[in-house]
Amino acid sequence: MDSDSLIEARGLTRRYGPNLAVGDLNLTLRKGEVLGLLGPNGAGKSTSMKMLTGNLAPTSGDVLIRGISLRESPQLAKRHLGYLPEQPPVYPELTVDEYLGFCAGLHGIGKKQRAEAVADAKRDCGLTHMSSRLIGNLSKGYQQRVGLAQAIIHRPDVIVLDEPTVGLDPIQIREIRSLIAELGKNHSVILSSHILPEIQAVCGRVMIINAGRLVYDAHIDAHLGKKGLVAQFANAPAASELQFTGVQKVDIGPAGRFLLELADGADPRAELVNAAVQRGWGLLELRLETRTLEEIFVELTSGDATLREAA
Ligand SMILES: Nc1ncnc2c1ncn2[C@@H]1O[C@H](COP(=O)(O)OP(=O)(O)OP(=O)(O)O)[C@@H](O)[C@H]1O
Repeated sequence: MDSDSLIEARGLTRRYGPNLAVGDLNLTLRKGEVLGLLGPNGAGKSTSMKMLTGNLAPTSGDVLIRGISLRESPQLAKRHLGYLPEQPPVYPELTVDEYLGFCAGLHGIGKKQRAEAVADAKRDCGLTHMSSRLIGNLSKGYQQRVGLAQAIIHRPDVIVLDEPTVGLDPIQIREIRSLIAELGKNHSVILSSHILPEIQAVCGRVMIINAGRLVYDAHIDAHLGKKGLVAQFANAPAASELQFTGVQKVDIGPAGRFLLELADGADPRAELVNAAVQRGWGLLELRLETRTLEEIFVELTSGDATLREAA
């Protein structure tokens, strides 16, 4: 386990009777990461989150939180975690202050420090002006803020958020997303969602789960799903002349187009344009062909739903 890793899940598996909900999930969350767990309904996101936070025992496998085993020392390990389940665990009959004070007590924050912890969590979640309101009278968006505030009240290293925007209206969704992005500056975050733009808006890394299995893990950056360069020329060169830096393979595609497969992070466009001008190839078209996260998601998650049963 490297020193930057906050959560490390090893071989996490959960069965419900004969059905596999999550199979052999391995995951590492490092300091400063905002990781999105993406998957269609029933993929196993909630089951994974519950196991990662010690709220559901895995059938096999273990989770280390800052190197502490959830199985062996659950209380110690959970000190470093804040968790917002799919249904926010708020008490509608309490005020925001009463509820957060109660949560602070549950996390072992001493009476003297409680007022400060509550004030900090309210400030960070934009709740200060709602302090004495009954939670049951707040909008869903504000109730979700209260849910977020209880997840960070003990200043954990990691916050785990299960579908935090479900059931909110578009304005509330925007507010909660920007709040999560803000919280991500001081905490590492694991967030589950079945909404692609949400993951793209908030996360730096995405893992796609389908039928209980991890099928994709990538950083969300300019190179996400990059396939390569597509180029077309009036006076086509030989394929061997297109071996620029980072080009791994040159294929001749439909309509005389060349497809250049690229190494991770490579972008030889400037080199290619220079060569085309100098050697008179007559460049007609040049583009980076990328697959969007949506295309990757659809490709990886549509199809055989019976995998789970077969596993
Ligand atoms: N308590 C349970 N008993 C039996 N099966 C369960 C239980 N909880 C979940 N499952 C099954 O395990 C699988 C994964 O469920 P899970 O709730 O983890 O998925 P999810 O990705 O969070 O879905 P959603 O987005 O719909 O919440 C599903 O097939 C679900 O029906």
